[in-house]
Amino acid sequence: MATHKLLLLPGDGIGPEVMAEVKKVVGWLDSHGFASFSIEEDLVGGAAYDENGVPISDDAMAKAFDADAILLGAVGGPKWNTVGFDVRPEAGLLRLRKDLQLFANLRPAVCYPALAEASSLKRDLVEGLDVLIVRELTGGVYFGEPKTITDLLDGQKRAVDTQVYESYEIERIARVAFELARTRSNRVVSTEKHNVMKTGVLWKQVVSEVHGSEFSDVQLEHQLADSCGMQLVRNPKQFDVIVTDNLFGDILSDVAAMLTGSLGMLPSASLGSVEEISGRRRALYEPVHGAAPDIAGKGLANPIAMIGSLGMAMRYSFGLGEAADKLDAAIAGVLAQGYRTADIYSDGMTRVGTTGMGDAILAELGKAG
Ligand SMILES: NC(=O)c1ccc[n+]([C@@H]2O[C@H](COP(=O)([O-])OP(=O)(O)OC[C@H]3O[C@@H](n4cnc5c(N)ncnc54)[C@H](O)[C@@H]3O)[C@@H](O)[C@H]2O)c1
Ligand SMILES: CC(C)[C@H](C(=O)O)[C@@H](O)C(=O)O
Ligand SMILES: [Mg+2]
Repeated sequence: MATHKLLLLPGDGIGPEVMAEVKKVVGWLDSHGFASFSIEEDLVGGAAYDENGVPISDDAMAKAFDADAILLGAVGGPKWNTVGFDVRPEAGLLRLRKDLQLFANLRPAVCYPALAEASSLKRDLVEGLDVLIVRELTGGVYFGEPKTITDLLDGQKRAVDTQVYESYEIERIARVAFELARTRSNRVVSTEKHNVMKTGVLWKQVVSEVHGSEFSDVQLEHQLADSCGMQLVRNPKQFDVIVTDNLFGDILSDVAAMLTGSLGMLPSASLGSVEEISGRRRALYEPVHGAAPDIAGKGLANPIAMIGSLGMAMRYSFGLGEAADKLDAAIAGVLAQGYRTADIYSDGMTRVGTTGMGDAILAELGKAG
């Protein structure tokens, strides 16, 4: 059996708490013969800054380049509000995404039947929801230059962020979205702001060209991003795959998370291209949520987004689709039995903390054999 090199970067806040639960699942898969893992661990975010003065060290980056997959908890928190912009915790995560060229960020929002009541929308709007947001992750306003704050002569300040997209960046993310749509309901909504942004004009044009030349069997619709946000909360089940840029994808995926009950439910996969020589695809898996400083250290965090991210690693990096199905079924099983962390709790359910939820998922996996 192949041994998969896994790098764990727990990070800050609830990151280490949810990572502890995923470690149990990794251990279970290993000891039950589903997979063999060699595991390394390192610091990222504020934890790395405190130790090394940078939010990710070159040594940790070298481990990231060497790994078959990276699992990241979360970064950030008020403790680092005043550190320099270039060394803030989030910059560690951005360096990983950029240097590893993880341009395709898949954020599936699935509403488990047992959780339809936990959504902020009515049950009939979210029951059976299965949307995939495909977010461009290495371009756009996150990385465009110039990115500055300057002092003006009159004592005012000017801040500049720059949104830049080149056509190849749009082409490759569009292909990922169309290819994934073919494995689902074959529908893509591409979203941007072509009514005000030049990058939106190019985005719409390139997505249409890729569609016309390679994917005309897939249904394509263009929606303006503000309208898409509105449609996501008006009638979310109209969507199958949404493809969008870095910033709109960040915002729309937090919105989609609440449709499923909680930000604590949404996993994600950040993927690069398949490399020609090794045949390997660089990949980082992380929950969509952040370090949640308001609940950190209290044992309250929902570990399902983190455990679901391991499920995505099993599917996209390790070819362990069957084991990933088992893990998804175990998560659905514990939710159906009424186990709930505080963020998805409702009357009459069994309230558990982070470790309680992790243990319940392990017990359910054990039953499945
Ligand atoms: N990928 C990442 O590492 C990532 C993602 C988002 C935000 N952040 C960082 O995290 C810090 C806090 O950001 P924020 O508060 O805006 O967003 P957040 O996602 O950390 O938290 C938003 C809300 O959701 C709740 N929440 C989040 N995850 C949860 C979970 N697993 N279980 C239960 N409740 C959960 C939190 O308690 C909070 O009320 C910031 O520094 C931000 O930059 C990091
Ligand atoms: C922490 C931050 C840099 C990150 C982003 O904005 O991409 C986060 O919000 C996310 O959704 O992964
Ligand atoms: Mg975000």
